[in-house]
Amino acid sequence: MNCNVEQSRLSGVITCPTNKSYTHRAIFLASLVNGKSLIKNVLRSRDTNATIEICKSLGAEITEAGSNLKVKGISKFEGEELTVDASNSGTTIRIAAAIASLRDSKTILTGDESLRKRPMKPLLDALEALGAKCSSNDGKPPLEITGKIKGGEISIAGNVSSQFISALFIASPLTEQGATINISSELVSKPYLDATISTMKKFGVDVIVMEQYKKYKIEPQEYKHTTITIPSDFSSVALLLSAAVLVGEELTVKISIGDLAQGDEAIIDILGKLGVDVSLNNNAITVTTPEKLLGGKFDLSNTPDLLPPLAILSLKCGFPLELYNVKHARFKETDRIAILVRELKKLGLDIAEKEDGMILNPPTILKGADLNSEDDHRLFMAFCIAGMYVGGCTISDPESVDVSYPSFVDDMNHVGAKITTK
Ligand SMILES: O=C(O)C1=C[C@@H](OP(=O)(O)O)[C@@H](O)[C@H](O)C1
Ligand SMILES: C=C(OP(=O)(O)O)C(=O)O
Repeated sequence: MNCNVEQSRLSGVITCPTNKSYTHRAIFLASLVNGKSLIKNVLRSRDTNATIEICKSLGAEITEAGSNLKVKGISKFEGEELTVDASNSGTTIRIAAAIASLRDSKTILTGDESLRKRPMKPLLDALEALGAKCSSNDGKPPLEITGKIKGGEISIAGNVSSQFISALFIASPLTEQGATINISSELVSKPYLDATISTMKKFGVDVIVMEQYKKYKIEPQEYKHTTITIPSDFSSVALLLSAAVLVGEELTVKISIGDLAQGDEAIIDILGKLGVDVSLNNNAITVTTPEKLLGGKFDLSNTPDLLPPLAILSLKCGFPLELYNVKHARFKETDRIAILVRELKKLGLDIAEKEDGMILNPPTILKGADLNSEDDHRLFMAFCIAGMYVGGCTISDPESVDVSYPSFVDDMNHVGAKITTK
């Protein structure tokens, strides 16, 4: 499917959906508790539904109560050979693979076409070093994993995805010996590992930091039942604020924040550096935007999901915008660097692609175009917002938004967007 996007001006209030990363973590961790937990303000989306279904297959009992989930954890990690489907979700397959290695029978983990292209090898090697048997399609899903991991000391590279390390952390307390994990190269997406540690803490498990982002120790421990509330998702906030900057008139983004930190909160600081005045009052964010944004150089190593919303802001920049240190964006649902460069050029932008990012020069003439989002939710949303600024665009694959923000098109149209699906 495609949709048409015409020039639009947005005004009104949008409530941002809740956080995908914390929803995944809370469901997985609650599934590892010998007891009942309550997760409030859960994000329901294609990715988080995949996590729910996998946890149920592994033996957790999960029931819905409005926007909350009640989870009774897995009572035994035994049973028959199992096949599970992580759909489009990297977070799901990586954490589920580590949990599968706690079972003494085989688990086959697969996913959609995009997920079957995503790297898994560093995680599989680490699980083997801890005692599992793993096979894969040349380091990619489908995966076959047979446990049980016993624990021990291992090393894993940190430069492809932090999710491998989050996955190992989550499984480690339930091993016989616990684990000492050495991160052997520069860690990307660091705040997501911190998110894993803080969610584990909420479920009563301690991670010992021996050297931050380099060496951690996790003793054998039990997860404890709890109640946890999921905050708004700052990756989605970033997209909504990029819409506010490009096409907002009086647009307010409503959020809820708790005590669970998110790397993508950096969007507020970055917008400030671009010349946008951002205010937060009573959980409502509004922006005041200059005629032309300032441009600048931004290191996105810790915040790869900010790449699409920031790249489209170059449409309104008076100076070059350089986004760097984000090579790991090439290993997401798509190669986001290559596709952003290829598609945004169609709008008239002059962009230099770099191995680890891109330099977007200020536009001279912009024109509408047919943009292919390659079924990547964050690219679809970013291209839609760009389309509202430029006008006369079609964007492919609107159904991709189910992955993280199912009501995106409806929410946008509700505040004045001219997005029609055909
Ligand atoms: O652990 C998580 O919840 C995530 C970690 C990040 O991935 P990488 O660590 O692969 O960069 C991020 O891009 C992804 O959207 C969610
Ligand atoms: C990369 C993403 O998620 P995942 O790795 O879980 O597929 C994302 O949501 O942008």
